[in-house]
Formats: sequence, C-alpha cells, structure tokens
Amino acid sequence: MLGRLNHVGIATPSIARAVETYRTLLGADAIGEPFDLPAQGVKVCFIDAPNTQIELIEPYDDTSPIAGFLKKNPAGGQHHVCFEVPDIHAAVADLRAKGATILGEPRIGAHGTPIVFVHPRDMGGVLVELMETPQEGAH
Ligand SMILES: CC[C@@H](C(=O)O)C(=O)SCCNC(=O)CCNC(=O)[C@H](O)C(C)(C)COP(=O)(O)OP(=O)(O)OC[C@H]1O[C@@H](n2cnc3c(N)ncnc32)[C@H](O)[C@@H]1OP(=O)(O)O
Ligand SMILES: [Co+2]
Repeated sequence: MLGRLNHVGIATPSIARAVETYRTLLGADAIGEPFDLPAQGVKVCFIDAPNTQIELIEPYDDTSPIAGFLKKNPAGGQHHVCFEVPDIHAAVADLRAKGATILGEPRIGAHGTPIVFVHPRDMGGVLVELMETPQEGAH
C-alpha cells in the first residue's frame, strides 16, 4: 500500500512569512502561487524539493482543521506527512479492517486526487495523509 512520500505539510500562521523563510534560509526557488482551498479549510502553497514537496498550509478561517494545532503551536510546525497509495478506497478499507481510525471519508485534495487522514494516535503521534497517486502527467 505505502507509496512515495508526496509532501510534508507545514502549518503556518502566515504563508507569506513562511515562503520568505524557505527562500532566504534554504534557498528555495521553486515556489508555487498560494491558493485557497475552502473545502479543506486551508490556504495552500507548494514548494518543490528535489524528491518531494513542502505544503505550507494556513487556516482559511476560524473553523479550519489546523486552527487547534496553531493555537497549541502559534509559530507553526510540522503538521502531517502524505504518502501516495494506488487506490484510496482499498487503503481505507484495509486500515479500517486493521482497527485504525480514518478521519472522515476520501475527498479531493490540493493535487486534485482523493485524500484521507489517519488519526495520529494510530501512527505514533504523526498525522498521516494518504493520497491517491496522480495520473501520469498530472501534478
Ligand atoms: C491542502 C489540502 C490537503 C492536501 O491536499 O494535502 C491537506 O493537507 S489539508 C490539511 C489540514 N486538514 C486536516 O488536518 C484534516 C485532518 N485533521 C483532523 O481531522 C484534525 O486536525 C485532527 C487530527 C483530528 C486533530 O483535531 P483537533 O481538534 O485539531 O485536535 P485535538 O486537540 O482534538 O487533538 C486530538 C489529538 O491529536 C493530536 N494532534 C492534533 N493535530 C495533530 C497533528 N497535526 N500531528 C500530531 N498530533 C496531532 C493532539 O495533540 C491530540 O493529542 P492528545 O492530546 O494526545 O489527545
Ligand atoms: Co497535505
């Protein structure tokens, strides 16, 4: 089931400030345009690294799923890791059969393919996102 690491999600109170940090301290130059994803409650900006992506996420509004995380971590921090899976519904069924808690049902994520989250208590304290592998040619 476990596929490639697609991205590392970083929660931040300000995408603009986080982008500046990655640009000035790490020399990041492949930085996408920020965009809103109200259905997921976040604003998003991708930074390309050679082997994966950094996904900067900022709350879209007060009901954002990352609002609680930022209350506990006001400066932001590492929020989730995302692994690709070939078939999201098969992955969800497999995980549920093994007793894991899946947060909600698969929904379309920032890459346009279905995503779902596994509760951090089942994953050693790490919030894990599973994402159906994009078709060849898509990003
Ligand atoms: C950009 C779109 C999309 C993509 O395509 O990539 C995304 O990535 S969207 C990213 C944001 N969306 C989500 O995170 C959705 C799934 N998350 C949730 O459903 C909730 O955030 C949560 C994981 C259930 C946490 O709910 P919350 O109400 O914020 O927290 P609690 O205070 O109730 O915490 C319960 C428990 O979990 C621990 N926790 C919370 N967040 C994290 C985290 N990011 N990593 C690790 N652990 C986390 C929290 O500390 C609590 O632990 P205990 O105190 O031990 O109970
Ligand atoms: Co993500």
